[in-house]
Amino acid sequence: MPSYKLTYFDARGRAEPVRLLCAAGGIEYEDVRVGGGMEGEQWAELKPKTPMGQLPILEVDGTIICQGKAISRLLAKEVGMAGKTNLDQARADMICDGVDDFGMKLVSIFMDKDEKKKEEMKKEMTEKTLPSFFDLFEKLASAEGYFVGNSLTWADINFFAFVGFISTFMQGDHLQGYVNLNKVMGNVSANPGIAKWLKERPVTQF
Ligand SMILES: N[C@@H](CCC(=O)N[C@@H](CS)C(=O)NCC(=O)O)C(=O)O
Repeated sequence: MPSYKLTYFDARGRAEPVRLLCAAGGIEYEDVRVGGGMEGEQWAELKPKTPMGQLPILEVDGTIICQGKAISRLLAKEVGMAGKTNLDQARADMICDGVDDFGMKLVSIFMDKDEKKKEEMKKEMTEKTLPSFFDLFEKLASAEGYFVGNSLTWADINFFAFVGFISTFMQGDHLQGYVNLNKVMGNVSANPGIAKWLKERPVTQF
């Protein structure tokens, strides 16, 4: 197996789907966490050395790649969790792109500095946008709790990580009544590598 070094801020964020995938696939890697956050000196020094001025990055035997989904897709292929056929792989991409589209809406609320506006946007999100997102994804998940085929793929893991972010940022259980989606969550958390990581991972706010 190549040597892997994953670099991100000291948060779950966009690196957590990658960390969960490594846990599920038994991939060993160095989990580097840049201290001081996005405004810190450590990041100011590292940023110009990254391919697109953003994290996460993954160093694979000395070659650096960025973009969270590209990183996950690569590792998922390495451990057979990308989908069994080209069509399955496209479906996994579709799910992850869909999660990302919705995620961008949450990120814009997350980054907003106006607390009053933020609360209004969160309310709208909880009442309208979140339910419509989950309604769509409930139909995309199987009754067995997989988005692709009949085994765990990076699409299930990405969704799981995203729901984790939602429950921290938006508070509460937004998945009540979504039978298939709860099965997806159960399948991911029951994976032995993931169950171990969830118990041991560093505690961070997001
Ligand atoms: N599309 C990229 C987005 C990466 C991104 O937005 N990274 C943020 C942290 S979540 C970042 O590095 N921000 C610091 C900066 O832009 O200086 C991905 O999915 O990896």
